[in-house]
Amino acid sequence: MQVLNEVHLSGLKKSYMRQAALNGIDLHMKGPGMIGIVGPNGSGKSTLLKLMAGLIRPSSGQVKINNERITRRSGETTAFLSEDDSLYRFLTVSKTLQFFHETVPEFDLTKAERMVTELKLPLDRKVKHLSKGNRARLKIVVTLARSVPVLCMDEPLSGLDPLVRQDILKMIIRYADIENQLVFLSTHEVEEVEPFLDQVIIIQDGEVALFGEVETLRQERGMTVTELMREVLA
Ligand SMILES: Nc1ncnc2c1ncn2[C@@H]1O[C@H](COP(=O)(O)OP(=O)(O)OP(=O)(O)O)[C@@H](O)[C@H]1O
Repeated sequence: MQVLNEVHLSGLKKSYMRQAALNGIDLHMKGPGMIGIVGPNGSGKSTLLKLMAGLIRPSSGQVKINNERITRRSGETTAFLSEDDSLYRFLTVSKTLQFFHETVPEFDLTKAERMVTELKLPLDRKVKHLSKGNRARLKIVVTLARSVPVLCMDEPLSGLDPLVRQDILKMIIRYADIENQLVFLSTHEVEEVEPFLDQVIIIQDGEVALFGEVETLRQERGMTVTELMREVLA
């Protein structure tokens, strides 16, 4: 896999109809590691992730990963985990892995099968009969099995109980290729995610209110990301 060096966002704007969702974002990010995208409801977190994954087009500006402009055909560069239920309910766990193997670029079936075995997910059970926690784990499995430089995870912890959330965070750390991949993760659970983050982007009203290395921000500002976020968004 190509080792990720940089993600460049320049003049990135996105409007839906006439409603602005992102108002011009300029960021230069270097991986590898985990970057948290946090901010209030409707601030533009999902929009930013979808733009980086090439799932939607910017109204203006651009996303470049390792100097290559991201387009809808950038499936070999980024994987996207949707907040919505993105699995086929009638497929079994095993058929789900097979389906992703056949349809998705850079899908490492051996890695996916290893994760499913270690997580004790029932191979022959249909997705619709899995518990909510196990469905969330399977979604993470099919994302983490992608050998691509950038993983974009939109609210992977949403709607899950605290024990499952902790489990999923540990899963991401354990199975993401953290030495090579850059993992973006949007969340409202800032306090829970903070210990796992290398960098953080705080978004407000479609603009970057703060971006930096978590450790540097803590040292320079003497505050946790959660406290900083409260201050920035106050
Ligand atoms: N497909 C769409 N059509 C029209 N408006 C949209 C669409 N997607 C998002 N928006 C609007 O764009 C703005 C940013 O939405 P976005 O989903 O990116 O925010 P978010 O920070 O991820 O929100 P949340 O935390 O609630 O998931 C919001 O005002 C939202 O209503």
